[in-house]
Amino acid sequence: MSEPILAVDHLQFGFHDRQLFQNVNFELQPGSMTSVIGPNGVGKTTLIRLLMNQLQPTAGSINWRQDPAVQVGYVPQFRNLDDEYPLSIRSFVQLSQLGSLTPWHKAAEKKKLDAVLAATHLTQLQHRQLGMASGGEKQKAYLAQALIDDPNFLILDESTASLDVNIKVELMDLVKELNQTMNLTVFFVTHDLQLAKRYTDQFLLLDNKVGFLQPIANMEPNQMPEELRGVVETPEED
Ligand SMILES: Nc1ncnc2c1ncn2[C@@H]1O[C@H](COP(=O)(O)OP(=O)(O)OP(=O)(O)O)[C@@H](O)[C@H]1O
Repeated sequence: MSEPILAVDHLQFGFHDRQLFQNVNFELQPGSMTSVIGPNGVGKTTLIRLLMNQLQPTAGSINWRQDPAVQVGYVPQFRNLDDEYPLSIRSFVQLSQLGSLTPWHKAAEKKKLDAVLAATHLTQLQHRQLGMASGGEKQKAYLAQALIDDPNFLILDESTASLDVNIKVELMDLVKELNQTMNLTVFFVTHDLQLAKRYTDQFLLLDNKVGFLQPIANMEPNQMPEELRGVVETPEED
């Protein structure tokens, strides 16, 4: 085993006097794919905000690997954009680069943008107005935007929720491809156990007290804490 890309030790957090979780412990290996499972309101998005240093733990620690440094990319939950949204897919993907564009960076930035559009299979569609793109294409554009700064750790925060099943699979196939070709570590928050089983190696189970990793092969609805049964979608038999 190599040095973990992320180590979370006895993490505890609550808002005001309300404790969300108190004993979250896990280590992620570089290149691993992990799903994060837990009932609504347990604190999955809050855990992500803690990981991204937007909140401070009440106790415990979050340690990112220092060398090589970890660069985090974030893909939000799918939200439909207005048909009138004017930017092309290419311009949208490039948004986070715009502030840093200087003449002597332009060629490299353009090359990077072309590479990300190719990696996310958006090259042919890059000039389409994003508002007119399909749900899957829009979500791929969010993924591409998250990849533009060369992350080695990708957080998908319910990014497949409210997409059609075919589009979920297409998106996750793409994420798996990036995981394999770029050794991207993937942290995938989802309620969809079937998708979790199909694409991730292990899952972080968050309940009201603890969080711990388990191999995905062990995931069975009847092994879930009682409050999770019926909350997460039950996988269908293959
Ligand atoms: N800034 C805040 N102040 C107080 N409470 C908050 C704040 N942000 C979130 N909460 C509460 O903390 C709890 C955890 O929220 P969070 O969004 O992390 O849950 P989640 O597991 O991601 O839920 P879901 O599966 O529904 O997306 C919720 O009860 C939420 O209302």
